Amino acid sequence: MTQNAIVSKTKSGIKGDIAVAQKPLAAPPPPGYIPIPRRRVLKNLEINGGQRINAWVDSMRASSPTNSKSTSSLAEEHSSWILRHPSALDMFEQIMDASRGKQIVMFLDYDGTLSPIVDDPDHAFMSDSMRRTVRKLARCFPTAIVTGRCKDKVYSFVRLAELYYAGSHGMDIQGPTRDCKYSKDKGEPVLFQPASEFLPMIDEVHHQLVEKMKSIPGAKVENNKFCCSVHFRCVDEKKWSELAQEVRSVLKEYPKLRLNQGRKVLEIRPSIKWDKGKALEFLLESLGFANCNDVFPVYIGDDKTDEDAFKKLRDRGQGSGILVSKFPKDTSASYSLQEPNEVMDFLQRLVEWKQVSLRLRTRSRV
Ligand SMILES: O=P(O)(O)OC[C@H]1O[C@H](O[C@H]2O[C@H](CO)[C@@H](O)[C@H](O)[C@H]2O)[C@H](O)[C@@H](O)[C@@H]1O
Repeated sequence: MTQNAIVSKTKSGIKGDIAVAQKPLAAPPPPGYIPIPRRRVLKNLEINGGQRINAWVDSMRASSPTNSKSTSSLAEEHSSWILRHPSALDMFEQIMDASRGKQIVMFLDYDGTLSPIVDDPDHAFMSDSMRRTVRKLARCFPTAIVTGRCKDKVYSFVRLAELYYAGSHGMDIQGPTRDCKYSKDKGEPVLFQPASEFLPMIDEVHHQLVEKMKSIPGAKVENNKFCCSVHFRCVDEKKWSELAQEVRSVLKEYPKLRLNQGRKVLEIRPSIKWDKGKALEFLLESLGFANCNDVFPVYIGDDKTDEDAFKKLRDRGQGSGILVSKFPKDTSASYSLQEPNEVMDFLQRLVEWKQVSLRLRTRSRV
């Protein structure tokens, strides 16, 4: 399917939000692309070219805090945070009350949400019990995986054809490939790739980063198709500054790319106005819930990039954002869960809640 055909499957709005950085690209941009304002590009150039390595390393440290605070002040901080972001398990009934009369749509991040964080990104497997739970969930509600990973890679971990997948931070969206009662596209599945012209650039950058990282023990470069990850989880902290400099030396040649940070990972991606929040909006539209009040999206994620989706829910005044974290973090999510096991418990309760409400509805009809 061509991208135009893909785009024509969507209704109004979404494609007008897509933007590319700075000058027009060599190939003419697809219809609907809007250049990013100059101010934002300058900011990217500063990050790529300025004297900011120390800031990079500080921020790499901040994303993996080693706590110097006392146990009592940590406990205090945690209890005040949990008051503001209570456990989604404790608040289950309230969340369900808020969803009454609305269609719940589920959005799930992968790493740190469905699978525990591990040292080797190629071994971030999801448990069979989590897979069974997500399969049951998808029978009850439209369900999407929204991840920074390459779509095919995350599919190889999840292996459920009845789900929507938004890989590369939402830049590679595909609808269910198996018949699914929630899929609006009975013929071809939804497919949307707003950054397709960046593919050769990302490939090039990936190769360069692989070369550069050869001198840094423990560093790992992952090609996520429309973006690229440089992992430093297994790199000695003394080498972080060198790693950051190497990444910067590559990035400074590519002003159309920008850098984000996740959990012990630097993520390089196209400077287009597209993120997990936009992907959430696109998927809601594909499911027929554009400008709709009777939908209740639930987004569960653990990382900085999930914040775009949490913000989107806040802006729409709809649904619930749930942050997976054991530690207090700045977040736009309303609720929290501590780890993937709690995510599984929450999803299981959703399935049971749905089954009970279906039974009650059938009984009341008889
Ligand atoms: O959006 P996500 O699904 O959360 O993807 C973000 C990054 O996730 C993966 O890295 C993270 O998980 C790894 C495996 O547990 C871990 O080793 C790494 O330190 C984490 O950052 C993935 O490998 C990255 O490509 C994604 O960008």
